[in-house]
Amino acid sequence: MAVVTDLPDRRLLLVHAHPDDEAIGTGATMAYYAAAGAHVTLVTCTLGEEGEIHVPELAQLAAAEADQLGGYRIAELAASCAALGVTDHRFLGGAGRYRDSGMMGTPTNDHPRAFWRADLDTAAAQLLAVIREVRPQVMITYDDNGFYGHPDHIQAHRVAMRAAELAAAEGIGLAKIYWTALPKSVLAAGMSAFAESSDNPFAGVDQLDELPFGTDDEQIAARIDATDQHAAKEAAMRAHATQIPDNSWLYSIAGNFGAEFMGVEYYTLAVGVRGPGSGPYGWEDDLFAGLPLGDPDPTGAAGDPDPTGPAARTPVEPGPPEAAGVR
Ligand SMILES: CC(=O)N[C@H]1[C@@H](O[C@@H]2[C@H](O)[C@H](O)[C@@H](O)[C@H](O)[C@H]2O)O[C@H](CO)[C@@H](O)[C@@H]1O
Ligand SMILES: [Zn+2]
Repeated sequence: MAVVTDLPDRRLLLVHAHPDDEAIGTGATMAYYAAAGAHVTLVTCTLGEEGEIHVPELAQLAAAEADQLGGYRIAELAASCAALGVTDHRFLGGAGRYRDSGMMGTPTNDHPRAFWRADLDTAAAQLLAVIREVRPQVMITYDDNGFYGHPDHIQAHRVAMRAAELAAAEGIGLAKIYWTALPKSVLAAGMSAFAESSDNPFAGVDQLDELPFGTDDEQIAARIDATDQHAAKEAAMRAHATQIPDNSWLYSIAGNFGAEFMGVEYYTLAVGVRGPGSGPYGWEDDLFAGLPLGDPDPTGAAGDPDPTGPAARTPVEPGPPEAAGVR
């Protein structure tokens, strides 16, 4: 088990639902901080057993056939982490503890080991053990809609936020918690850029509000420009060949937008105090901005005499499941 004092000053924890989410949603950020010498810990909550298979020769691994896709995606995830320079990866509760629940409303949501059915405090306790060990200052996960409404993403949000509450109660809370986001200005630019394209990922979408994701620019807290890591992100995505086919719109957008699409990732700040930023909305360019680094108690919470200090928290109370309208 790592001892905190052996780890770099900056420690970033990411909580993702499936193998592939780390690459698609935060690959550039992970590669950026790993290359900069921060300690990056990835926790993936399921093996992705219910995924599609875009590699024909592997079709028999599907859940309805040999049900071996989860095991295969362990290897894809290892290759993705290698491409990103991330060496600390864990599966929540150990590999195979929680099963991919499938898309919202499908029968696999009711599988006995489906992550969607996990006991919240039991799952949060497993993430708390990682937080106790690594003592990250910053955590990244999804918003309360799981970014796009997948049950495992919503559950990953709930587990991560519950674990953060438990950690704070022990005085080892996280100084900052970010949620993945896409600014509506970026989505609008993408929609217009592809309006005439035969390979338009926005085909059939007339209004931004029809998309299950998108955040007003003024709600964005951080823009991480890791364009120099765009190749690492693309390599990590290509490691997930069963999920992301070579002709995926993700690559065509990258081809059209290039490093800007692949290398820039955005976040809202759910907990913590924003550091210095720039531009019309004061976007941070560093997730550790404003933190007292090198401090064994990263939040400064224990004995912090100044309630408005770096540890000042803007606690987010996740609403009850029914409030999310998803149970
Ligand atoms: C990025 C992500 O969360 N992928 C999940 C998701 O995959 C979707 C699913 O296969 C769906 O059937 C497709 O139409 C859609 O294009 C995919 O993004 O859900 C899978 C099942 O839970 C999961 O394994 C995959 O990692
Ligand atoms: Zn996912």
